[in-house]
Amino acid sequence: MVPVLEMEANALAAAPSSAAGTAIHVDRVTVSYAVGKNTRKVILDEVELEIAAGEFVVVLGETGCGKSTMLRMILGQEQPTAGAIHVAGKTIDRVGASCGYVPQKYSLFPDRTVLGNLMMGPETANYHILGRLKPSFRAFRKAVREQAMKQLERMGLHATDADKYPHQLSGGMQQRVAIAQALMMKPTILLMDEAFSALDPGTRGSLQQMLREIWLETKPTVVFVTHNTAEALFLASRIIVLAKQTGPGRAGAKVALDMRLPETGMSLKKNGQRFLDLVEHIELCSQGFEAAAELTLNFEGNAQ
Ligand SMILES: Nc1ncnc2c1ncn2[C@@H]1O[C@H](COP(=O)(O)OP(=O)(O)OP(=O)(O)O)[C@@H](O)[C@H]1O
Repeated sequence: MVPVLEMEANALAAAPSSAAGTAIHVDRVTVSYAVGKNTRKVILDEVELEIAAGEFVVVLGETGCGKSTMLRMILGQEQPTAGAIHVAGKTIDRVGASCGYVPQKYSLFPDRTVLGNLMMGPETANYHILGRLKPSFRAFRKAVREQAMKQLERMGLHATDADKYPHQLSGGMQQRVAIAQALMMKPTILLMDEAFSALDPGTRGSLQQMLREIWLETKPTVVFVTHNTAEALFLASRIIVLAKQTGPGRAGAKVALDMRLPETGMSLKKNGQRFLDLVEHIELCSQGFEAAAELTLNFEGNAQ
């Protein structure tokens, strides 16, 4: 793996260290799929990655390099062909409750109101159908309802939105509800797969801002997949670039760049040329694993 790109010393100091505890360990993970009778297509090749609790990791990489596959494995929806995924020290072999998940769209139940969508997770996790006849269910429901209304407010939605159905909401509102739905389960890890990609630039910007505020307030571990380098630089405390190996006889993607960033979030407005240099560097790194190693060394040299 390419060494961590060192930015300004204070930026590195601000990044969460592994002393906080490892939240996710992608432990030499290989994923391959059968193609025809005797061949397999390697997607990820012995990917090794440790994510500390409280980091905001953004995963970038060209289309098809295995970003969503990695997220699905952390969620427990898919198993590696070789290697293992450990979350909070436990090997993941099924979908667990420790991860909240927000996909690009269509994650809400269309036949439930916003409030129904938010309450469903905690209700299902704590009470099966017969258990709901117990007197304690009423008090539980009241508490969950209050919590759901607070989450809605935190996401910038109005109390009157609680009774609306998903089809009555804009795409941006639906994604706010989807984030609130994930947070209702109080996950220690939040996984987001192109969660803002279907939104217009203005809505996307306000959701990015909101997500940063939530992260700074409560510091969950976030793994966020995107194609958008500017979004990554604004959100991430650490950027991981996956890139396909291009050398002869090689296959699958590896971590081509592993870079810590200041927690203040970077933007063109704030960081000017430094931001543009990083965008160019990250985009070049995503084009091929072997070239990325050399590029990163050159970039570090230039950055001194
Ligand atoms: N069940 C499967 N069977 C065969 N191939 C699969 C399967 N799931 C994923 N793939 C392949 O694995 C590769 C990686 O897919 P993945 O969705 O993880 O990529 P990605 O980096 O998230 O791409 P994008 O940015 O376009 O969403 C793709 O070539 C995809 O076709």
